[in-house]
Amino acid sequence: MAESTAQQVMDIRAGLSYALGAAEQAVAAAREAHAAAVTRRERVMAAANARRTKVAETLDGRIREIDDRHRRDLAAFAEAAASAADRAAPGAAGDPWDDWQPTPLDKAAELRVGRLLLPHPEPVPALVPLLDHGHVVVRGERRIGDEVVAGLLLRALGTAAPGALTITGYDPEHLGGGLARFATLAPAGVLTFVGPGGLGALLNDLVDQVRRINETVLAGEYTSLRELALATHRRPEPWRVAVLLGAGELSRPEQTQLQRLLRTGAAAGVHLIIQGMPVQAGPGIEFITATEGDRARISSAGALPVRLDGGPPQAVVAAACRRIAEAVAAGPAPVALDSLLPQQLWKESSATGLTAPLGDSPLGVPVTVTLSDYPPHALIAGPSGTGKTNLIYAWMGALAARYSPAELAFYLLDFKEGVSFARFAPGRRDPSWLPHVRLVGVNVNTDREFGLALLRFLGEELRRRADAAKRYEVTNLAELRAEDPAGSWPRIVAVVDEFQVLLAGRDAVATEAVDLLEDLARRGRSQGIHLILASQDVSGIEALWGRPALVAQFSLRIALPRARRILAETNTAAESLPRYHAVVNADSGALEANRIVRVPAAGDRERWNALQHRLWRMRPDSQGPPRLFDGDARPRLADSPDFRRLAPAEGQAPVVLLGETIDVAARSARTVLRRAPGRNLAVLGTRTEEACAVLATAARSLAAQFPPDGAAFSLLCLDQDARPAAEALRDELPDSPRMFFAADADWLLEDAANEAGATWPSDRPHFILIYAADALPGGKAAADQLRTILRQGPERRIHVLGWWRGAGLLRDALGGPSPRTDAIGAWVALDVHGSELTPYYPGATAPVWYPRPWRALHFDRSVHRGAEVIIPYGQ
Ligand SMILES: Nc1ncnc2c1ncn2[C@@H]1O[C@H](COP(=O)(O)OP(=O)(O)OP(=O)(O)O)[C@@H](O)[C@H]1O
Repeated sequence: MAESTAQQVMDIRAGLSYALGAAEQAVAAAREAHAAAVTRRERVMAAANARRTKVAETLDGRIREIDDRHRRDLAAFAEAAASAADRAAPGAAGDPWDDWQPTPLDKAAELRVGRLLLPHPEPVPALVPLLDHGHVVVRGERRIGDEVVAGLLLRALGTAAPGALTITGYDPEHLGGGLARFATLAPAGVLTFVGPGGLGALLNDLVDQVRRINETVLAGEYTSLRELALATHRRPEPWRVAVLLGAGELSRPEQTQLQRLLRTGAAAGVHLIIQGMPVQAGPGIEFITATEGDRARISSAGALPVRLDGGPPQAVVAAACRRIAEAVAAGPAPVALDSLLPQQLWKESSATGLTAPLGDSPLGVPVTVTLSDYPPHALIAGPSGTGKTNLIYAWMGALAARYSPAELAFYLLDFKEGVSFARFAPGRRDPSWLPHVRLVGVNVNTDREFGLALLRFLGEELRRRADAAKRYEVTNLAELRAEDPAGSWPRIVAVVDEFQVLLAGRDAVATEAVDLLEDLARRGRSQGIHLILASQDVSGIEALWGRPALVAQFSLRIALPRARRILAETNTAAESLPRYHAVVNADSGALEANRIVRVPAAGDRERWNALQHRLWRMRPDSQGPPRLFDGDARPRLADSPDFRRLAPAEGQAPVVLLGETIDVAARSARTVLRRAPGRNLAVLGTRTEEACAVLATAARSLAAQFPPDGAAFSLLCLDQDARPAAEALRDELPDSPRMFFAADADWLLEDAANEAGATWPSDRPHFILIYAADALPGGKAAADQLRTILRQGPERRIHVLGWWRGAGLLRDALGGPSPRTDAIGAWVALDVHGSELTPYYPGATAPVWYPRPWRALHFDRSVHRGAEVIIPYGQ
């Protein structure tokens, strides 16, 4: 038992030991597992932490990136918006008030009212479109709204040319007080106020304006004034801005008209700025909510907050308004000459007439003027400085651009002192000329003969055309051109500025001029010869009044401001014309035929030259420069066509040229020294320079007709003052002619007298030039010898070209108080009065002549009926 118990105890112990061992093992394993689990958990935790940090970092980076991009985008957007705004609102449209002044722009701009509040430092202006776009409605606080309206108005005024924008103010509550700061504009007509009851009438008037502009200005050709201005560079109508400041309830008709204007006004330049009136949103209407601080809004910027600018300072408004009012009072800015030019040059035919615009009507429509069978001729009048010359330039430019030189020829004469037509002829600085111009006469104030010469020339042309018409059995130019298409039949336009000078006085020149004018005016119409007579002086027009038949032909009348007596007696339209405007009347001045035209500036040399150069470059090769007659210039013998034609010719009587005749063709006055009694020449007067010039011309022209030794020249100089000229002539003549002075005068005279009385035939002509023949020394013997030479010489080809310093002194030389004068067949008188010339003139009359510088009277008894005025050739 004991053993078994012990066994049992041992077994139990063994069992317990085993169980303990197993339990310990289990505990160790459990501990291990626990430790592994703890490690794993720690690893997982660390990994989880690391991931979280990474995610957070990535997120931060991303957010930073987005922020940066956002900032960059915003900056770019703000910069772009700011620079777009600068472009959309340049100068006066957007400048800040402290640096603001009017800067008229070429086209309508948007107007700044404040700035957009963007989360970016770049300031972006808040702009609203008005002119050429739509209307502005201001809501919110009245006080702030007033400043907005004032700012808008000033900016709009400052971007338009003075007078190109007018304002009408309707302010029933404050009776115009809201616009009081613009009051300086009122006297100039730029601002008008409408009384409290006047809204209906104002809206009606604006609607009428819109209708009129649509019908007559846009006329179906353009959809808006903006489009018209873009296409034509003209803005014939002002922008009309109506400011309506509070009205309470509008009547039904007022509502209707307001809606019409909101819909259709902008295209016709009628714009509304409305404050304190209910207006529905609609296209082209900008709403401004005027509030303090950052809560203002403009509808085109959506929900973006806007800070409005303060109103313009009073000093800025006052200065700008004064400037604009002054400019408007001074008259509208000139229209450009280009507005008169056609799309294509030289495309018109003048067969039935000449039609060209002269400028724009007040409605902006071109006013055209026609010269044709009716009206055939024009009278232009305007006191000095009113733009008469400018109008002639503009008209000529418009015509010259439409008609080629084959269709139109100009003859221009200016009796004024001045050179207003000289620009059409080649000058020293500018070699171009207007290709249509065939003749330019300037500084002709004392040479009325030149006016006469032009009329004579036109009279000749009239005859030529009438003869051709008869040949072709037609009655007018259009028919003649149809029958003779190869002929050259341009319409001729002769312009005579200050024409009254030509008609002044009761002398032969005036009489002949009036007769010629009458004939040209009557018959020129059907032959395409048109006269334009201009005068600044009432007396000019009055010079014609005595000739009703003549005046009646000038049915086209053009009156510049304050021109009198040019239109019909009761037609006073010219008295109230603004500057640079004219009344054009194609019905002899009848009131109902008035058309007002605003004439472009054509006087500006640069603009004119641009046109002239274009036309000049297009001229046909055959079109030479015009003949320029300049009363102040001395013609040169070398330029004389007659002189250039002279050449040695066998068996022909020599021709003496004396000076330039006053005529269209620049002919030289001439006398033929035939072998016949009396073929001598006397130059009479005391003016040494001119006398020497005439003798030099005579000798040089003679020399040109002989081979070097074909003729003999002798010079006898008895006046010290003439000696340099005489010697210069001698040096120029061929074969070194002999020169005699007082001391050896007897040699020459004795020989020549012997030669004159001889019986043997002379082998060559001998021309004796005597300077101051009245100072002949040698008493009676020498005088007798000279008389013998004068009487008998020409038969033997000895001709005297002598200068006597007075008509009486020549008479003495010829033999006393009433000698025979037939030894002097031709003479040139300088400062000698007409009455002194009676003995050398046919009949008992004296030629009409009053001496003037560098002019002479020439008479050749063998060919002339009357004497002719000539201009000595100078060096
Ligand atoms: N339509 C116009 N637009 C702008 N300037 C003009 C216009 N017409 C005339 N002028 C300017 O006015 C001035 C006088 O013009 P213009 O010489 O044509 O006058 P006028 O009547 O011919 O004077 P006068 O007879 O004394 O020469 C010139 O300086 C000219 O440039």
